[in-house]
Amino acid sequence: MSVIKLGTRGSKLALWQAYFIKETLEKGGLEVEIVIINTKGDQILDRSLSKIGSKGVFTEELEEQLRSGAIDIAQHSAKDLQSELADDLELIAFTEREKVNDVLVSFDKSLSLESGKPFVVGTSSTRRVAMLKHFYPHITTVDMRGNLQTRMGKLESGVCDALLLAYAGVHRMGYMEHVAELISTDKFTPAVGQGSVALECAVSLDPEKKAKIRELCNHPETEQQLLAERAFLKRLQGGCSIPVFGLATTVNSEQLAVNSEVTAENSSNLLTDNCSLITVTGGIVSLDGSEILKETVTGNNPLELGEALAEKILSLGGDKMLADIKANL
Ligand SMILES: NCc1[nH]cc(CCC(=O)O)c1CC(=O)O
Repeated sequence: MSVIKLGTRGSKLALWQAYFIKETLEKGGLEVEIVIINTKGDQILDRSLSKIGSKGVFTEELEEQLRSGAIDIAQHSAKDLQSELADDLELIAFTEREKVNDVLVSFDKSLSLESGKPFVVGTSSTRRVAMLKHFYPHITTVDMRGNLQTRMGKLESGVCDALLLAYAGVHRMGYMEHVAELISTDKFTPAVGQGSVALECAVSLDPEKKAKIRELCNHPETEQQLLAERAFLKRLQGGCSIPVFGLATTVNSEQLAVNSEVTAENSSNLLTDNCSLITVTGGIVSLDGSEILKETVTGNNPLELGEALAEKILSLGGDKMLADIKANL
């Protein structure tokens, strides 16, 4: 098979992910060349993503190169991917998800959101700002864009007391020693896709290449979860600048038996071929944090589940919340 050209953004986090994919593919006997592509999201650092117009700011240039054939696949943080792809593009793999939590990062390890003590958190994610306002109103936020290194630099220079970041990025970048607190997903449901790396290609890519790449990189359980979360996001038409959150987890037959005290025999009746049920929790929070809608659905068809959850949220007032948010961004 010819050399796989893997497109990636050039940030350290993106490169970490690209080398991770390269190694995975090489272990399976493929040859890989990394191609670094600059995106609008990397260039425009003085405006928040919600103002640039979030659709595809980190993906557009990569997608052009997929179409032209200059690269075979592109790697993205699944979280940064818009919920709807053009018809000529597809996602062929989702890597096994890391811990999905957000973490509080600080040089002062005694800081804690739960402590009730006020301090300043740097973040520009509308989800994180709104969730902080809702669950931790004693916290002040300052807007902070840029890659993880830039943000760590700003933290160090005292622009804020702490950062709120995805565990996955902090772990990959080796900043674990500065994690002051792991935020519970019960309160802080993560962004859709958080913690997994997605591989995108043109539909027209050589089927043999596609199949081999998928076989080596895709983690089926993560894929089912992300299909559910992304179906949810798609129905809500949320880009990454809308404070929508969603997390799917897989319940295997043993857990099901333990958790709901049904017998293994009973539970197997509920389960499908791949022996798993998916639970999706998701919702939406108003920009000022005053209102939050959160629901959970369980079932075995990821796409139906994601859509059902979205319909539930919309019918409970989410439609109005979304309209308000879009008018105010
Ligand atoms: N929004 C930027 C972004 N995109 C992916 C990650 C981290 C890795 C991941 O969640 O998979 C981050 C940083 C962060 O939110 O802290």
